[in-house]
Amino acid sequence: MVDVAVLGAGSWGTTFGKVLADGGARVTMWARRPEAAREIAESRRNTRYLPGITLPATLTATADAAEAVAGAEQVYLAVPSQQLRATLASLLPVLPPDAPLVSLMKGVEAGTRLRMSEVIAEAAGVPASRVAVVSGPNLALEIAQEHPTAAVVSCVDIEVAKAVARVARNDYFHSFVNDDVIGTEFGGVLKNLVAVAIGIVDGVGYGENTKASIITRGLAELTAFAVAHGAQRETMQGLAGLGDLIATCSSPLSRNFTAGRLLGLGYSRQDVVARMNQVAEGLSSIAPVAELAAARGIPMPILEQVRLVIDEAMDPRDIAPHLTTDDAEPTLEMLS
Ligand SMILES: NC(=O)C1=CN([C@@H]2O[C@H](COP(=O)(O)OP(=O)(O)OC[C@H]3O[C@@H](n4cnc5c(N)ncnc54)[C@H](O)[C@@H]3O)[C@@H](O)[C@H]2O)C=CC1
Ligand SMILES: O=C(CO)COP(=O)(O)O
Repeated sequence: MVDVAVLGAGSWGTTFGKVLADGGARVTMWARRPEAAREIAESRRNTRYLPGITLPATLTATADAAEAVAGAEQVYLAVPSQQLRATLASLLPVLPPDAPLVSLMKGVEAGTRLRMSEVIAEAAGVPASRVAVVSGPNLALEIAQEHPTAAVVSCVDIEVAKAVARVARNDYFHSFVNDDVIGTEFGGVLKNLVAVAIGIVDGVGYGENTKASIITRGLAELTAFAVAHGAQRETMQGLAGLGDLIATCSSPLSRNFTAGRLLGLGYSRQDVVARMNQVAEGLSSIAPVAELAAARGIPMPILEQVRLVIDEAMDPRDIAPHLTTDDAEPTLEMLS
């Protein structure tokens, strides 16, 4: 039996712990709050994040990080992206020396503009070949309810990706692999921004044509951005790109969609943040992604209009990034 640790006991960390345990691993979760650890360990529940879900007997939890990672052959990380660096700094003394570190997160660090795998490599002082990422259409509650789902595990060392994928699979969850870490991570980051836009559209009351137009242009926008940063185009057509875009833009379970919907209904950014009791990564990714795009001169009309709505510089009813063009003459539909 493989021993693994999952650091972060929110909705995705706990769900992924269940995925791993149902695949045959012995899982120890690290929860920041002792009462959360106690509930998981003693009642096999995490009612705040996963109501109605009973966790497997081979999953336990502790608020003691050293205890969580002791003997772990793989370590999974699932905290909000802006908290990752500080979390790692506090865990550094207890991290196992050789275990792969696996990011379950979908964000870019504000300030440094680094992807999560880059933050892990830098903060933990490990080579990129020891850092893997998981991404795909993975709404936590659906997976906790065992709806059949697929994901991608990515690492520059494909053997490490395969080792993780062998553990991160079970009867209802399948992990494919690739070595395109840049594309896999940016797919997860950028679809969040499109989902905020779709939420705004939904809140305003526009219909499926508007949503489909923005989702399709969103795929082109995220593909252009990711490819310009070194991603492979095909990755953006896969689970970590198109797949996650569809899931996140279609579901009220998505926190990014929900945050956008509240903006579309007229709530301010502050109200939205106050009303969300889970992380909506898109809100904190906007600034670093916009900076990365500006540095390479990549047009990002969806991101820009979401930003204008959040800054209250655009009425949500005016959001229509697919109508944005400087061209006087009709132009070819560019797909990336
Ligand atoms: N929930 C989902 O459906 C999915 C989430 N993700 C990604 O997983 C990451 C984590 O998201 P969720 O688990 O959904 O968020 P969440 O909001 O449900 O839980 C976050 C967890 O991190 C903990 N936390 C917050 N600040 C912390 C700190 N400073 N140190 C340690 N722990 C801290 C919270 O107590 C909570 O347990 C995000 O990057 C998200 O984009 C990825 C795929 C699916
Ligand atoms: O990443 C996700 C689905 O793949 C979860 O999306 P939200 O963070 O918007 O809930």
